[in-house]
Amino acid sequence: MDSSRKEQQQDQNQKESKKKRTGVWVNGPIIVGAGPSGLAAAACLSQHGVPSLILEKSDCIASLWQYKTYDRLKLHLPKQFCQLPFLGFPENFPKYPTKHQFVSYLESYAAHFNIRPKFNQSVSSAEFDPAKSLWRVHTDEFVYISRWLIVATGENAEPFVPEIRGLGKFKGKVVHTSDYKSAKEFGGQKVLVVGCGNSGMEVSLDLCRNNAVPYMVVRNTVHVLPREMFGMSTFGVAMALLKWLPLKMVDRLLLLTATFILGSTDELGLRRPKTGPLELKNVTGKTPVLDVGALSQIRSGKIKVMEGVKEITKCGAKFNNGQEKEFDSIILATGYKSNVPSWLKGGNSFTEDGMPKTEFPNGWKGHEKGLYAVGFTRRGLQGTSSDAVKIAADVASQWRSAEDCSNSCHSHIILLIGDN
Ligand SMILES: Cc1cc2nc3c(=O)[nH]c(=O)nc-3n(C[C@H](O)[C@H](O)[C@H](O)COP(=O)(O)OP(=O)(O)OC[C@H]3O[C@@H](n4cnc5c(N)ncnc54)[C@H](O)[C@@H]3O)c2cc1C
Ligand SMILES: NC(=O)C1=CN([C@@H]2O[C@H](COP(=O)(O)OP(=O)(O)OC[C@H]3O[C@@H](n4cnc5c(N)ncnc54)[C@H](OP(=O)(O)O)[C@@H]3O)[C@@H](O)[C@H]2O)C=CC1
Ligand SMILES: O=C(O)C(=O)Cc1c[nH]c2ccccc12
Repeated sequence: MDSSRKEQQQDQNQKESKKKRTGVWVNGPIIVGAGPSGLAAAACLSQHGVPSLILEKSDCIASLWQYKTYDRLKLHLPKQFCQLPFLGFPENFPKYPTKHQFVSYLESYAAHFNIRPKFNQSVSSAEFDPAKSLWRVHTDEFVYISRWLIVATGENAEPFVPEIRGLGKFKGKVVHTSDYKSAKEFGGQKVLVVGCGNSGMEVSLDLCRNNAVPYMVVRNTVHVLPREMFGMSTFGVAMALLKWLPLKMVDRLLLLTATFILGSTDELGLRRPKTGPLELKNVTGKTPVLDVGALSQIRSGKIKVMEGVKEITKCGAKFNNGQEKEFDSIILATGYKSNVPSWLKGGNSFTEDGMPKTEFPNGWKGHEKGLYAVGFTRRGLQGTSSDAVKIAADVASQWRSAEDCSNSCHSHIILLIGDN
């Protein structure tokens, strides 16, 4: 290494080590993630008079919704099931708000509760110091320190990309649905859509409505339900029935009605799982497809249903039933995964898939002191709200009982210089 590079390197190292020593004491919980879950947790804490600090890796709130979703996305549950605690959607919003309306709701939510996340703070690691009963949370610039850590990075933090033989050989474009915006760039193309969850169905629908030809891979079974039954949302009907009837019976009623409205889906290549849709969601987290039009396009042949993929080739794919077909592009609608194992070090609260080890409804509280998880219930935004309320009450009771002088400080973040 020549001397000027050595100096540069030393400079860099000095900067790095200085960065590492810049500590920030947070008087109140540190929340990682400014999606709906992080915002809901901060709002609920503020209702108890507890300050908090949200660290967000992106440059805005709800980055999943702003950057990682397609243009025509709407909530597929009615707005009353997607609102966060203490502030509902505006009256004039439609029953199923668009993603832009949802983001604007979240922006007013943050403003209403005076929530100001610290942006561009990607948490690279966090660990508990049992000797001091403190959490140390590292970003590029700082070490944030607090008695409480609330994990709010979401179930959909990273795209899940399965290993599919030959995928690297494919000459055309390959994108995950988190990078799909619209059908514009796929006009006139034959597109292989891998996966038939809500993303696969809705992207296929978008493609076929915009002059592309989607071939959707269904390797397994899938529940498709109409979004509405006799003018009421299917989800709302299910929630109402669950107040009176056992889960299995509600599932049976939903399936009977779905077959009445949609007809049999089996003959379209969409075989139903043996377990009912709500039971399956509760047990495995697999969300039933709420149909917003894809099914009629499958019936008319505009969306083609394909068997599982055996192998991707240079120009197309070979399927398990021996069929082989050429494609221009591939869209992976293969779902998402949590990123918690990549940054939360040690401890015994999360599985290797980054989900709480404790089952719903108790997964909000971690095993380590001061650790919480919001939005890992596999129950959408309703799960988020229920976690946020419980976490805030739990932290608030500790906050109130603490005779820690820091609770009466004016500022809730204090810069610490020195060895932390
Ligand atoms: C396409 C789509 C549609 C959906 N529609 C619905 C619906 O209609 N109804 C419903 O109830 N649910 C729906 N869901 C479920 C969805 O999980 C929730 O709507 C919601 O976004 C979850 O909020 P969250 O805050 O837990 O996670 P996210 O919205 O993913 O927010 C997590 C935040 O954490 C940040 N982050 C991640 N890692 C780090 C790190 N290391 N350091 C700092 N910040 C980090 C991210 O940048 C992100 O801003 C949908 C999901 C998807 C993918
Ligand atoms: N409008 C809305 O509100 C929308 C909501 N969402 C929500 O976002 C979340 C994520 O949904 P989504 O992105 O669809 O992810 P999902 O996890 O729901 O679905 C992933 C799909 O990919 C399939 N898959 C995975 N690996 C392979 C493989 N190797 N070969 C073939 N198929 C494969 C799965 O099949 P298998 O079942 O066999 O594993 C499944 O069909 C859900 O909660 C969903 O409800 C999504 C879009 C729109
Ligand atoms: O859209 C999602 O990802 C959701 O998790 C919303 C949701 C929660 N519980 C359900 C049951 C049936 C269909 C959707 C949902």
